[in-house]
Formats: sequence, structure tokens, C-alpha cells
Amino acid sequence: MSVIIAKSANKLEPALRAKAFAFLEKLGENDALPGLHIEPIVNSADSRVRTGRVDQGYRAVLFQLTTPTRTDYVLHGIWPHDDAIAVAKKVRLTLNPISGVPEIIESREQLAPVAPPVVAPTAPAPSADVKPLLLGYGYSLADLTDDLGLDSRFSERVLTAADEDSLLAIADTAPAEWQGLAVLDLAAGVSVSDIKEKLGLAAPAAEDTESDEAIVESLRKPAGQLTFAWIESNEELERVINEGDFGAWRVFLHPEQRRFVDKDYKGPARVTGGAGTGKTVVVLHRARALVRREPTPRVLVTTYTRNLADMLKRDLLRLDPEVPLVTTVGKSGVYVNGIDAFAGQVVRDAQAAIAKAAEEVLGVATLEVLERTPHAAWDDAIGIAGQNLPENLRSRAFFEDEYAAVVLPNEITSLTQYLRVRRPGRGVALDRGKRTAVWDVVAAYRASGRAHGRVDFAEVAALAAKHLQLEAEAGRGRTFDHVLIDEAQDLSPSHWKLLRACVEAGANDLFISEDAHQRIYGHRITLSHYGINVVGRARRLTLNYRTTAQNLRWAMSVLDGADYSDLAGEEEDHTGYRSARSGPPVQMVECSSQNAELDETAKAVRSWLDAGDAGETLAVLVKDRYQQERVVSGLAERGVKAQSVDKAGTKPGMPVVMTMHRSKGTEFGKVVLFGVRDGSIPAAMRELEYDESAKAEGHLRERSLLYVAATRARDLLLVTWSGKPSPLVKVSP
Ligand SMILES: Nc1ncnc2c1ncn2[C@@H]1O[C@H](COP(=O)(O)OP(=O)(O)OP(=O)(O)O)[C@@H](O)[C@H]1O
Repeated sequence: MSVIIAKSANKLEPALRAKAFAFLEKLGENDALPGLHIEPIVNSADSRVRTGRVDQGYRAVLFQLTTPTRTDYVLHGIWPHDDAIAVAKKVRLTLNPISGVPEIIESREQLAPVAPPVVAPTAPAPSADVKPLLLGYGYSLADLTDDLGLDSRFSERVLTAADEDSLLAIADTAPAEWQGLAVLDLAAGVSVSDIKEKLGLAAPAAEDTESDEAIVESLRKPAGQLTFAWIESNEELERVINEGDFGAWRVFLHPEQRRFVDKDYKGPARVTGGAGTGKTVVVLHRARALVRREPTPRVLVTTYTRNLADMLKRDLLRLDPEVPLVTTVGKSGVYVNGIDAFAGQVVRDAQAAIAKAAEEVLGVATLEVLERTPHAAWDDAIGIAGQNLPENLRSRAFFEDEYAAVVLPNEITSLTQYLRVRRPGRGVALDRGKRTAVWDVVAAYRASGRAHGRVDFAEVAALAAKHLQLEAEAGRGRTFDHVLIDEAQDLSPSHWKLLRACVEAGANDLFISEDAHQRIYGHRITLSHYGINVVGRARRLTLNYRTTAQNLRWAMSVLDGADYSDLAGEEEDHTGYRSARSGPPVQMVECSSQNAELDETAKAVRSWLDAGDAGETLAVLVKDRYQQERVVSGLAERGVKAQSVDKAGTKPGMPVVMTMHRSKGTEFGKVVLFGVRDGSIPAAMRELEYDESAKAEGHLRERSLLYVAATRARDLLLVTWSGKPSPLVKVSP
């Protein structure tokens, strides 16, 4: 006997949760157990309806599904006794005859009369010659009802919506979640056939639609699992009940997300999508699904920073506390680590064998690979050996980039090699003379590294990649069976070489999650240059689960007019993303001075705290560490105690102040973007002046940074600045 929980049932009062759990646990064992009182209702619209006794005052409303071999129950919800009886009389669990989606709907007679058209308060009244949105796109009622299977009264209302905001409000009243999502897709210009494909809609075999078997089957399909969760264990049941909507990502996946979870790919596969579309959720579900295969495989889950990796680890355990986590590279189970920490681990584990890799990558068979070179070492090397460099190349940023993008991935250890190497994608052209001058500095940098017994992070990644490649060539196998990468847009060439080397090329080898618009560290690179070919195995997620439509629109306007390309080298456009949630407009607050900006920020944060928001759900995001400290102390002076979050995680209790970089991968209820002024974002970036294309890329990263920061807000976004606003934001709509 299985219990299936409808999404509508996961919003239980905290006081009721323990009782609900006890009731459902028993029901899962045996529906005849005394005390459960599973009973049919006289004159109910659906003969499958049952009520069950949760406690003296509360009843569960369930649907009993009987197939030849078993009986299963769908929980619709729990209500006080009389309400539960009223609900039980009118609800029906049916299979939509056109879309094949299981739905719980109220029987026709009980439905409210057609509501008047909802028009957003800010929207201008539609003039007589402006057609409502979907009519304007050429859709008719029949397209919605007969082709997609949407409820007819709902469709009538949908066709009255004048603009996106009113459509969003109507979609929110959809009789079933999939219907609301389909309407949002229509409004975003997705065709009916594409919507069917995205949501996995397909008409059931005609004679079948009323049978319990057909409903059970539909509940197992991706479109069914969007709002119905098959509970596999009591632990899972407890989590679903206790976390309500917060835990929704763990059980109710969009069909577009679900298709990534269990699918077998012939080679590297990729999920792309804007901020908040659930890419990380997909990575976590897929990692869990892979590690549950027999025998337990070795799975690597990695991302750009250690902080992000810590969050992945935490959420993987939230998804499933039974997931076998390991801390040793190459052991069965899931190893979660930041990419540089992983590289460091490989290098440490290699012990004496690293000398061979070092000889090939650095030209010296050194074993001194455990200490890290400080960034300033490039400045020293330029000072010592850069006398022949043209002025524009006397730049640490140039050398860091050239070293990571050209020298290390090509395993260049001599001037002769460097004079010959191709440098595709590097903007700054170098003739023979310049290359020689550059190599003098690289050689000095390496000599200094050897003298101090240090290597830098880029070198560690290159060493680890080479070591694993040599091990594989020597027949000693690979360290992982499956590799999953989150925030992949930020990784460097050596990182990709490392990832390619740690898993055998083949089925389900690499799974890559990326959003080119969120590249805030790395450079544009093309995966195929590193032996990773994802052609035909990439798909985009488009529904934003995190942010309101208002915040999302604002965040996307930051990207307007900029060109991005993804890891497959394809142009990434930011159209077509949508949110199913509506909220207040983004607040733009111009201030006369930084003190006034601090006043406004303190005022806003205090009002949110006074309104009952938990401190840790509020964040002030700033450009740099200096400003971070300034804001923390400025808020404290104004009586608002905030926590400054850097390397360590966020603690419950106080509002958070962190840099926009650090905010990557996080989310908050309400967010202040502080100091969004001209000169700060985008920063002046003098260090990138060595080349126009480097500067353009740096500019793009600044845009992405603002986009990342803006998309951290679930419900409310407030943007402040003093002086001139950042040129990246539109101040008036
Ligand atoms: N199917 C789902 N049901 C409910 N909530 C979901 C679902 N998928 C994702 N979410 C929620 O949406 C938010 C964003 O998800 P996630 O972090 O996976 O997105 P992302 O695409 O990785 O975002 P970013 O690129 O900004 O880091 C999270 O709060 C997550 O719990």
C-alpha cells in the first residue's frame, strides 16, 4: 500500500504535522487498522473519496485507488471535521482526457461563477483596439480547451487577461498547477506542441480515463509527479510533512526537471537555465539517483567554490539523509567538494607520483606542491623580468589569464613551445617579441614558485588533471564513474581537463549545469576544446521557482544589450524565462549620500524585522569587502545588528551582509542591493585595460554580478545608491 501526497496537502499547520504523520504512517501499513476510520462519503462526487480520522477534530480527505494487486491512497488534505466532509463531497480525482494529467478538481456545480477579468492595478486600461494578450497571439478558446485540455471556465478567464501581470494573477487561480504553468508558457510565446512536450502531456487511451489503473499510471508519469509525490519511506513522509512548501523541491519536480534525473545519456549532458530555474535541484536529484544504482558508483559533485560545495552537501542530505557521502576521492558514494579543493586533494593523494605530472606541466619534477603562491607573486615576477614588456601587458590580470588560459592547459614549459602555441579566444595579439617578453615573466614566476616550494591554484588544477590522465594511460583506471558540475560557467580550462580526466568518457560521464549569464569569475570557453562534447544533450529550464515576476524582469533588464555565449559556444539569450509568482515592484531608492543610503537600508531592514521576517532571510548585498564592513557597522550605529558573512555560512537570527560574489547560490526573502552606483558597478577595472576584449569580458562579468545579486531575492528587492546610479540599471521603467 502506498501513500501519495498531493501538493495541495503539504501546507499543514505545524500543530497538526505530528498527527498527520502518525495517521499516514499507519495508513501506509494497513488501511484497516483500528483508529484510522477510513470511510466513504454518502453522495460524494467521486466514489473513490474516503475520509480518515487524524484526531478528534480533524479528518483527512483521501482517494482510494484499487488495482488488481494493491490499494493506494492519495492524500488531498486535512481539515477540521465539517470542512473535511464538505470538501470530500465535492472533490474528484480525474484523469484529464486531453492532457492525461491527474487532477483533483471540485465538481462543476460547486465552482464559483466566472470571475471578472483581473487587471493589474498598475496596468493601463486596455483600449478598445488592444486585444487581450493571448487573443492577440492568435489563440482561441478551443486551442486552450480542446488542444491543451485546460478547464473551460479557467480558459475563458485566461483569454480576458490584458497583460502579463493580469495573466499571472489568473494563472494563480488555475484549477490544477500544470494548467497555470501551461498558460504562463503560452504567454511567453511557447507553442502548444512545445508545451505538451515540456510538460509531458499526452492523451490517455480513450477507454481508460475513468479506471483506477489509468489514474495510478498517470500519477507515475512526470506530469503527474509535478503535483503528486509517491512516498517511499516513513522518513520521506516525515520530511514532506514537516517542511511543507520549503521542501517542495525535494518531491515535486517540474517535468522538465524530472527528465534530467533518471535519464541515461550516452556522454556529457548539460542543463542550462536562468537563475532560480532549479538547476541545482536537478543536479542534486540526479546525483542521488545515480548513487542509488547498484553497485554503488563513485560520484563527484563539484562546483566553483567551497562555500557552494558546502551548500550542495547540506542540500543533498536534506534531499536524502541516507545518501552515502564520502570524503575520500575514489571511494563508492558521493564526494562533494569545490573544484580547487578537489584538485588539491588529488595532488595530495598522488604523493610522489605528482613529480611526473609536474615535470610535464611545469617542466620540473617537483614534489613541493602543497603550499600556495600568493597573487602578488605575478607583480614580483613582472618587476624582476618584465623590462621588455609593453606597458599594457605589465598587468597581473593579463598574466593570470594568459597562464590559466594558454600556458597551463597547453602544458607549455619552454619559450620554444610558447612561441608556437595557438591562442584562440585570447583577444590580445602577441608577436614573437612580445611572446618572448611574456615568457621571461612566466619563467621568473615559475622560478620563484620553485624557490619557495609553492604552486598556485591554477597550477594545482593542471597538475591534478595531468596526474589523473597519466594514471588512466598507465591502466590504473579513473577516480569517478559519474561527475556532476554546478555553476559550470565559472570553471577554467584546467578545471575542465581535470574533470575530463577523472571519469572515463562514456555513458553518464559528465553532467553539467550552467548559466552563462552568471559567469562572474571565469572566461568564455568552449567545452569541445577540452574533449567534452555535449551536442544534442543540452536542454534549458525556463520556469523560475525563486523570484517573483517583478524581480525577475528587473534582473533580466540588467542583461539587456549584452552578448553571452555558453559552454557549447552557443549564444545564450535571456528571453523566455518566467516566474509563476507575483510580488511588489522592485523599489529603487536614490540617496543623497552614503549615510542617507545607510539610513534607508536600516529603515527597510528594521521594518521587515518588525513585520516578523526572520533575520537570516534578509540580506544586504554589497560590491566588496570594504563596503561590507562599512554597512555592518553603519547598520549597527543605526540599531540594526547584522551578521557579516564571508567564508563561514549564515547563522540563524540576524540579517546578513555579504558581497555580491559571496551571494552566488544563496537566496533570501528580501534583499537590498546596496551601493548600485556609477563607478562601483561596473567597476573601473583598470587592471583589464591591457586589452579591449579583456575589458569587455570584465564588463560582462560585472553585469552578471548584478544579475546574480538581484536574483537572490525571492519576494522583495530594494535597490539603493547615492550619487549617480549604475549605468547597468534602468531607473525609470
Ligand atoms: N520543483 C521545484 N519545486 C519547488 N521549488 C523548487 C523546485 N525547483 C527548484 N525550486 C526552488 O527554487 C529555488 C531555486 O532553485 P535552484 O537553486 O536549484 O536554482 P538554480 O537554477 O540552481 O539557481 P541559481 O542559478 O540562481 O543558483 C530554490 O529555492 C529551490 O528550492
